[in-house]
Amino acid sequence: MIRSCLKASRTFISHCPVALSHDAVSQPVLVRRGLSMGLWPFSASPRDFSLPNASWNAEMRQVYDHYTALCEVKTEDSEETGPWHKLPSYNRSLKHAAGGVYLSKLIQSKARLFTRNKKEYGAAFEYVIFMNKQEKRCVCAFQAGHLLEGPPGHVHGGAIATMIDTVTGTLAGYLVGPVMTANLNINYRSPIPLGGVVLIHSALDRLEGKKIFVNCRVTSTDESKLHTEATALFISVNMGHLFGM
Ligand SMILES: CCCCCCCC/C=C\CCCCCCCC(=O)SCCNC(=O)CCNC(=O)[C@H](O)C(C)(C)COP(=O)(O)OP(=O)(O)OC[C@H]1O[C@@H](n2cnc3c(N)ncnc32)[C@H](O)[C@@H]1OP(=O)(O)O
Repeated sequence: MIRSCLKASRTFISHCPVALSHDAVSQPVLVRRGLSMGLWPFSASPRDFSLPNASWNAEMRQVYDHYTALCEVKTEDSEETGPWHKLPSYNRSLKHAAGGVYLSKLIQSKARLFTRNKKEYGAAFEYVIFMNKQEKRCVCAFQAGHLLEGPPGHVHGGAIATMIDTVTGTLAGYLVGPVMTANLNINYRSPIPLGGVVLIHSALDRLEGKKIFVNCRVTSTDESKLHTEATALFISVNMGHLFGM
């Protein structure tokens, strides 16, 4: 399993050339028009937020175990593992984002990925994404913590949108490299209980030049109940797009 997860992270990282943890050890630095980044920007031990922790309930563990087992399946004709890979998940995507008029040193040093900005286990977004590159789809197990309340006892629609953006964006990024969300359409069909676990299924619809069309469904873990449906459009971008280059 460790080997397949390492392989998955390498594949993902190769699509996200500057993805890393904020704890990353400084390495030789490339400085180009205000954007500086480590040439090998990965920490030896970044915290992977998508591993099981004490806040995960039994349902979350069950889904994790189910898909982890699929990651370990060997194909018939080779020693390679099957098409499923668990993606690691860190709390920072860029270590140094020195460009940008509004980006102070303080903001740079404190910036964190929105869904991974709580150190407290179980308080907000607990999730793990499993990718199936062959089928161009992924599944995310999402356990919504107490800080994500919208309607009493249920998950905030913005938190659901955040997760849909994250999962569809991760799929698009995994398949084609850096992307930004251009359009997100969401239909909320039934509320998600706070503390509950849902599956977020996402699949590629089609590629049209720079445009990546992705669909998404949020369901109960047994898939009998539909909570949310969405479509998303991502546009491939150069990293320079984020720094006015
Ligand atoms: C760079 C990423 C780094 C990755 C690092 C990896 C770490 C991984 C870690 C963790 C994973 C977490 C994953 C989270 C994912 C979340 C992602 C977000 O939330 S992104 C924030 C919200 N989005 C914005 O702020 C965009 C703002 N908009 C823009 O920047 C531009 O408008 C942009 C890039 C979307 C398009 O700009 P143009 O100049 O590149 O492209 P044009 O020429 O305008 O459009 C290209 C084609 O797309 C159509 N298009 C553009 N926008 C459209 C729209 N809204 N609806 C329909 N079509 C649209 C156009 O009509 C055109 O189509 P025709 O080629 O002519 O057929």
